[in-house]
Amino acid sequence: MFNKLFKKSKNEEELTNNQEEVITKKESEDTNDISDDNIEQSKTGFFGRLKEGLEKTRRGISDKVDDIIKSYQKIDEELFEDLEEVLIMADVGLETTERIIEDVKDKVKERKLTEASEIKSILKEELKEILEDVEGKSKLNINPSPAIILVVGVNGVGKTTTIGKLAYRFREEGKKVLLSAGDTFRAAAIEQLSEWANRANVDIISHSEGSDPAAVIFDGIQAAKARNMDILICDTAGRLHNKKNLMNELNKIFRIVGREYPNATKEVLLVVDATTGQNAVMQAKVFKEACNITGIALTKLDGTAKGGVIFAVQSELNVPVKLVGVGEGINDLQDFDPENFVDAIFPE
Ligand SMILES: Nc1nc2c(ncn2[C@@H]2O[C@H](COP(=O)(O)OP(=O)(O)OP(=O)(O)O)[C@@H](O)[C@H]2O)c(=O)[nH]1
Repeated sequence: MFNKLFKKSKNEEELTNNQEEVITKKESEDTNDISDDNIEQSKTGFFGRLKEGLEKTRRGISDKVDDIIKSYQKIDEELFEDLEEVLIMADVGLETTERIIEDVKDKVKERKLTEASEIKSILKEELKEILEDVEGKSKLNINPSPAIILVVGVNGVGKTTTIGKLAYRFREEGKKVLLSAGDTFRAAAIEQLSEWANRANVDIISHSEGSDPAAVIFDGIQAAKARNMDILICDTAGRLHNKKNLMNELNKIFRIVGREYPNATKEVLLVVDATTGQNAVMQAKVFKEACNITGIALTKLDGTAKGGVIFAVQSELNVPVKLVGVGEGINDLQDFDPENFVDAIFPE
C-alpha cells in the first residue's frame, strides 16, 4: 500500500521528509449509504430537500413574519420594530438587519404601500437582492480543468463532509477527482477523509499524522498532474489559534499551489457552520483577512433556526456563498441559489 510515486527534487524532498505517502485505491462499488441517498433524493428533489433542510429557519422567520402581519392591519413604525426583532433572532445580524429594514422602508414609501399584508413580498424581494448582490457570483471556480479546490475552515464545521460530498458529485458528473488530506493535525481527520474517498469512489493522497500539510498538498498536486485529474480537492488543518499562525500555515500551502500548479483554476472555499450563528461571520472575517477566500460553503443549515446567518455572511463579507449543506447524506450539498433559498424560507 505504501508507494513512492514520484522522483523528488531536493526542495521537494525536504517537504516530504520522513513522511510516508499513502495512496489508497478505492473499490469500485458504491456503498449502500449512497444508494439510499439516491433513492431519498429522487423522492424529494433538490428544492424539496432544501425546503426540508430550512424548516427550522422557515419557522423562525417566515412564520413569525406571518404572525406580525396578522397582528397589524396597517404598516407602521412598530411593525418595522417587530420585523427587526425577528431578523435579529434568526441571526441575520444587526448591521444586515438594519440595512434590510431601511431598504424595506424605502420600498414601502416609494410604492406608497399601507397594508401590512404587502410587507412579506417586499421583504422577500429585499432578501433576494441581498443574496444576489455579491461580486463573483455563486459558481465554483472549477473551469477550465485542471482545477484545485483548497478547503479551509476551523475543526468541526463540516470540512471533511463537504469535501466528500463534492468529490461524489464531481465523480458522478464524470470528472476525475483526487483528494489530498492536508489536515494532518489529527489522525482521525485523515481517516475520516479516507472514508469519504471510499464512499465517493475516488483516490486520496495522505501522509501520516503530524506531517507537514504543505507536503501533502505538494504530493497531491504531483499526483493530480501525473494522472491528469480534472479536480484536486485539498483538506487543510483547521486550527484557529491566532491569525498570524493561520496565515503562516495557509500561505505556505498557497505558495506551493502557486508554484507547482500555476495553470490550475483555483477555488479557496471557506466552510462555516450555520449552527454557530454570528460566530460563523466572525470566523469568515478572520479567514478573509488571512487568505483570499473565493467562496463560502455554509453547512448544517438543516440543524438550525439560525439560517438567517447567510444574509450576514453574504452582505458583511462580500464573498459569495457557493454551497449550502442541508444534511449529513452524500447528496445533501447543494449549489447555492439565492432565489430558491429565499423561496424555501418563504413558501407561497
Ligand atoms: N446536519 C448536518 N450535519 C453536517 C453537515 N455537514 C457536516 N455535518 C456533520 O458535522 C460533523 C462534523 O463534520 P466534519 O466534516 O467532520 O467536520 P470537519 O470540519 O472536517 O471537522 P474536523 O474533522 O474536526 O476537522 C459530522 O458529524 C458531519 O456529519 C450538514 O450540512 N448538515
